Amino acid sequence: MEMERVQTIASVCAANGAMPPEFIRSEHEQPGITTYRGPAPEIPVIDLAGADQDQLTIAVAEASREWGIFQLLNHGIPGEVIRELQRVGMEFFELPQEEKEKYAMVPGSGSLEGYGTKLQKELEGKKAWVDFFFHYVSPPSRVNHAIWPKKPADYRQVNEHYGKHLACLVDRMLMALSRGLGLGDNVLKEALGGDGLEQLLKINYYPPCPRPDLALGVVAHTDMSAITILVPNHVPGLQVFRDEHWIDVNYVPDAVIVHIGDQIEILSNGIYKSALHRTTVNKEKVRMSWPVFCSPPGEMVIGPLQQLVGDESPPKYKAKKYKDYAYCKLNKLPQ
Ligand SMILES: O=C(O)CCC(=O)C(=O)O
Ligand SMILES: [Fe+2]
Repeated sequence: MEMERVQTIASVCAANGAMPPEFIRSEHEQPGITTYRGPAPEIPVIDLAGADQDQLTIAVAEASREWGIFQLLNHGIPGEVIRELQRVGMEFFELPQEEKEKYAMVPGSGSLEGYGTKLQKELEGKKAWVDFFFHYVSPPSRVNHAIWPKKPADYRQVNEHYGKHLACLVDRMLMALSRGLGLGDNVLKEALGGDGLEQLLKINYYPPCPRPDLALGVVAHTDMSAITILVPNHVPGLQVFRDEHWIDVNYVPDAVIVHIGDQIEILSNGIYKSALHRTTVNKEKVRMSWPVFCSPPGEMVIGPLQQLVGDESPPKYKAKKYKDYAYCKLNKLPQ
């Protein structure tokens, strides 16, 4: 069965100006109605330049307790490496449709990887205004280069380069988060499988949309990962649910966005929060984003860290294998 890509639908819409009804959200989801218009607080922006380990720990831990999402400046990933990541991803999505379809995900194959249009069944059967590409970046045993785009020719080299820089940043974040819980530097990382931690890259491609007030890109969710590091392009669209309002995340040039995912919320027994977020789309511009979901191996059992539970703080979450957690989340079953 030929899958209709949002990118293809969008090019038809651009010609005739019409909005396909299957993308029109009910009112309680429409961004035109539900986006907060008042003076909204900005999500924390943490500048790592000149910050010593203690300052970093305090800032990261506070942002993760209060928000579960923050932006990072001077994060150590060179600007050139990020621009290259963006360039090769953009060039892939600009390839002819038949070329992209060579990488199409096979629904029901058990593999998450490849080019696709919709992963989750959504409430009310509405469609999400986004196409995407998924592939693992690390560890080497998880990486299947056969599914990585072969065009542009330097896609692989650029993404491997980015992955190496990213791994350093993830290590720094996990260390700060671990210290922020009063634990040893390596406790969180070890609980997530150490160097077995898996990095899954997703490229989101949100084409221009005739009625961005009515549609959503990615619907409201928390990431099931441990931590997600996201590179956006310059088009805003990410929103976070805060104090009962959907608020826009500003575009901060050169920043990367860090999401606390469900697994760190669980390990921290709820001290750190996995932020509820969604994305809106744009009338004229293509929005893109490059989240890397960092997750434990599927066999790893994740539950509240024993150092954090006691008589006064009973466990708030069940311990279970990450693959079972993921199965329940993807199939909308109770955890
Ligand atoms: O595009 C974004 O900024 C966020 C995308 C997202 O939340 C996701 O793919 O999980
Ligand atoms: Fe997300």
